[in-house]
Amino acid sequence: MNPPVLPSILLVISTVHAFQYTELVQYVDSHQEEYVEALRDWVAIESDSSNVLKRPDLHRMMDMAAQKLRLMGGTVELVDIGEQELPDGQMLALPKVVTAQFGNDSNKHTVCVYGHVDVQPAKKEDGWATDPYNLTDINGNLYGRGASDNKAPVLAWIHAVEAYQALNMELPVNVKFVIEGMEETGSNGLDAMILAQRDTFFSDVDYIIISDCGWLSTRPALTYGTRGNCYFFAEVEGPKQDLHSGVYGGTVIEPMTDLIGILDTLISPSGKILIPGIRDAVAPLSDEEWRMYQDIQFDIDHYKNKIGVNQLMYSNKVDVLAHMWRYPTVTIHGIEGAFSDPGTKTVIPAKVTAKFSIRQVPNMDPAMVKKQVTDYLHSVFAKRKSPNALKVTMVIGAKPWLADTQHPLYEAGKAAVKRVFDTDSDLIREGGTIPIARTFQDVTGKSIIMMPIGGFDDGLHSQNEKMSRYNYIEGTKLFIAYLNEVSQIRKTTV
Ligand SMILES: C[C@H](N)C(=O)N[C@@H](Cc1c[nH]cn1)C(=O)O
Repeated sequence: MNPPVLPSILLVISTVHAFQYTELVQYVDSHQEEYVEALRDWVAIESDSSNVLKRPDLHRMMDMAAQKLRLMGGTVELVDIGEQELPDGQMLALPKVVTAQFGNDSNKHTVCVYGHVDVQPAKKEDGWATDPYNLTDINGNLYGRGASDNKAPVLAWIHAVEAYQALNMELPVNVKFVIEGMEETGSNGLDAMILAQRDTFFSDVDYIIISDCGWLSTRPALTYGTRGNCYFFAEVEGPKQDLHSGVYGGTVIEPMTDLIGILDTLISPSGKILIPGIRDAVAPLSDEEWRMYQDIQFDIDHYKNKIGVNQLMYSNKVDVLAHMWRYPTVTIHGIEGAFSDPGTKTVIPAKVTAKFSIRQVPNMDPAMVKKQVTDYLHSVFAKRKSPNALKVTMVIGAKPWLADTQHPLYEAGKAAVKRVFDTDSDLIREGGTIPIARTFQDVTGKSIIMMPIGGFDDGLHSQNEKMSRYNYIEGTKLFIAYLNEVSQIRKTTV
């Protein structure tokens, strides 16, 4: 009797598949040093999007990302997204957005990988142990500004595609890239670009993948929610110039005193937001969420130790996770115009501008938050009967994002994690913001998955940011495996 045909075909396909994966992994392992060098080149560029003086570096960074994709044979464009208006009214060119496409097979899914190559500010004097723009390998950790947020993850995606190409293996899905240079300042100009290209570049995109966040512990994670962010400037202006505090102190109503006074009314010492109405919109914590948080492996003592504090706002796991991910919070970041250098300058600053932000969660609406904050600050300021002038502006209004974890993208993610790390994945949310996530979802109508490869202790935005070699290299393998898993999602699912 003839052997059954179908099972043997399946056997052949799965054998070839397993063999290909092994080859890809070997390729990645043997190209580690090149990957680290590529990261070194990218980290060396001070692509700080918040510093207008660094704008030429940011333009160079976008060119470099485009060139890398071009050399791989992608269809690459540097999309002009216009200018930004600076507080003094001057106009400054925004960094172009890099789009790229690999593969155009209508029988395959098309994924769009989003990432950013701008960074937060960093100076050695801030307390870095190494030069922030010189990637430094210490015990398998690659230290440098932007290493984890978000240069290594973007490179890992590029290297994943490159590995398939280098081994002459067909990409299992078409891969598109959108790489921007303004994420850290709210993704200016990107919303409009996505809207403008909805029916062109994005028309055949099935799924969007973002790897701009980190794991919660040493366990790999898949992220299904991010907080949004409303970022405010509150400016108090008084005398026409700075004044001697001995000569004028006691006669002048000081802008800084007004500013500190109103800032102190934003949040209580126990973390309660005092702005009327803000907490009303927040979706209540469901029993299901409570159970999910309860099951997540998270060690509070370890967390405290990592950040160097001996007490948190909350002492139980569910409260800590919920306040990290799904409740709003106010953070006061700094005061422009205030004396902050070493020494003892005795001045009354004439104009001071506080920078603070409120992380947004479902179902908060930035437009409503803007009104609530502006009205409230003006009302508390009015009670002071100060002759100084208060101006409140919202400079970023990014919405929160939440995914359906039942979507096959997440099943595919779990399978890829299992394959590469031989463990189950944590399903987590992210307290930070990916300003464009919600726009991608709303404008394209496509599903998004966030697949982080950053470590829980990478120190994003702070001193000594790093990406571990392990996460960078194994992350590249994860992306390779994920492309394969996504290709197996049934074509009808969006
Ligand atoms: C999560 C991501 N890596 C990140 O750090 N995003 C920034 C974006 C942002 C928000 N407001 C201004 N920029 C963040 O969460 O701070």
